[in-house]
Amino acid sequence: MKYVTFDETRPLDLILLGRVAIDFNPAYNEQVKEEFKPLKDVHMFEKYVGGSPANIAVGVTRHGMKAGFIGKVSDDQFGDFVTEYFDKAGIDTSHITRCVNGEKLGLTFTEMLSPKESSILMYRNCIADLQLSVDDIDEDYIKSAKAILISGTALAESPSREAAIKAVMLAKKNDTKIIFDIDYREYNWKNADEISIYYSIVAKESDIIMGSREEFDLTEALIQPGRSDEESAAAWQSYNAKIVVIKHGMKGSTAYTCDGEKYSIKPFPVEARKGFGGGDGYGSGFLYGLYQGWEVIDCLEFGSAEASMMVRSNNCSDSLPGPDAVHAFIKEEKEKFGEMIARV
Ligand SMILES: Nc1ncnc2c1ncn2[C@@H]1O[C@H](COP(=O)(O)OP(=O)(O)O)[C@@H](O)[C@H]1O
Ligand SMILES: O=C(O)C[C@@H](O)[C@H](O)C(=O)COP(=O)(O)O
Repeated sequence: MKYVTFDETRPLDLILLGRVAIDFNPAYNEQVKEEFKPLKDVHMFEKYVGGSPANIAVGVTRHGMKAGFIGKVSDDQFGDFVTEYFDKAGIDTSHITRCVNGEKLGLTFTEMLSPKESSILMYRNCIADLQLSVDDIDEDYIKSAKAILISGTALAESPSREAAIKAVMLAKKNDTKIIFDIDYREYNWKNADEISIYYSIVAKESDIIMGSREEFDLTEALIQPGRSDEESAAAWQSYNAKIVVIKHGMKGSTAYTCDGEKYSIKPFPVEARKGFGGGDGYGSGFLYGLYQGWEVIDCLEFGSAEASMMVRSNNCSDSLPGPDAVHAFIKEEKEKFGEMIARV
C-alpha cells in the first residue's frame, strides 16, 4: 500500500536541507591501517564529505534519484571540496551558497574503538551550515521537488532555524512532501526546551518522520515525556505524518503507518567497523524503496541492509552503495542466514 504519493511531474526527487561538512576518519587503506584505538592516538586520517543530510543526498543519488541540496558552505577550499564532490556525484548544487563572514565548514573527527564502540567529535564553532538564512530559501526550487528532507540539526540555531521553518512552510503550501530526519547532534544545542520546541514544530508538519527512540523523546519532552513508540506514532499521525519510523539501534526498527499497521526489521548481521553511518544508509535505502512504490516492509529491509553495509565500511559518503550492490548483499545474507534473517 502507498502511504505517500509523490508528484511525478516534478524534476527533482528530493531536496535535502542542512549540513554538509567533512569527516576525518582514522585511515584504513592499503598503506595505513589505524586499528581500533582512541581518537587521541590516531596519527593518520582520511578526509570525506560528511554530514548526515549530505550523506543521504549522496546515497539517494547513487540509487539513481535526482537530488538537490540547500546549504551553506565556507568560502574556502573546503567549501570547494564539498561542492565539487556533490557536482561529481550528480547532486544539484545551485542552492548551496557560500558564507560571507568567514564561517567555516564543520569538521567531524571519528573514533573507532571496537566493532561495538565508536563516536564522533564535532568541531563546529563559527559554523557555516547554520548560517543558512531565509533569503536562501527559494519557493520555485521547493516547488520543483517531490519532497524535501529537513535535517533536525538545521533547527539548532538562527538564522538556519528560520530558514528550515520557511522551507517547511513553502513545502506545505506547494504540496512538496516533508520528510523530517530528526538527526540529533548534541553539540549543536544549548537548551533542551529549544530541542522540543523546534523539533515538534517540524514534526507536526511532516509526512514522514525518522528518528531513534532518544530523538523522539527529545522531540516530545515538552509535550508528553515517556511515550511508547505506539503513542509517539499515533500522536504525530494525528497531525500530518503518514509514516513514522522509530529506530532502536541494534535491536531493530519499526515503521508505523497511518492505517494503524506496523512493520519491523532487524539489522543484518555484519562485523562492524563503526556505529555511525548506519542511519544514513538506512535513510537512503528506505527512501529509495518508497519512491519505487515498494511495500513498507521491503523499504525497511532495503534500508536495514544498506545500514549494515555502511557500518562495515571505514567511511560514510564514499561507501554508500548503488541498488545492485544492496540487492546482492541481501541475497548473499539470505543465502547464509535464511530468508527471514532481518524480518521480524
Ligand atoms: N553493528 C551494527 N551491525 C549492523 N547494523 C547496524 C549496526 N549498528 C547500526 N546498524 C544499523 O544502522 C541503523 C541505524 O543505526 P542507529 O544507531 O539506530 O542510527 P544512527 O546511525 O542514525 O545513530 C540501525 O537501525 C541498524 O539497521
Ligand atoms: O552527521 C555528521 O555530521 C557526520 C557524519 O558524516 C557522520 O559520519 C555520521 O555521524 C553519520 O551519521 P549516522 O548515519 O546518522 O550515524
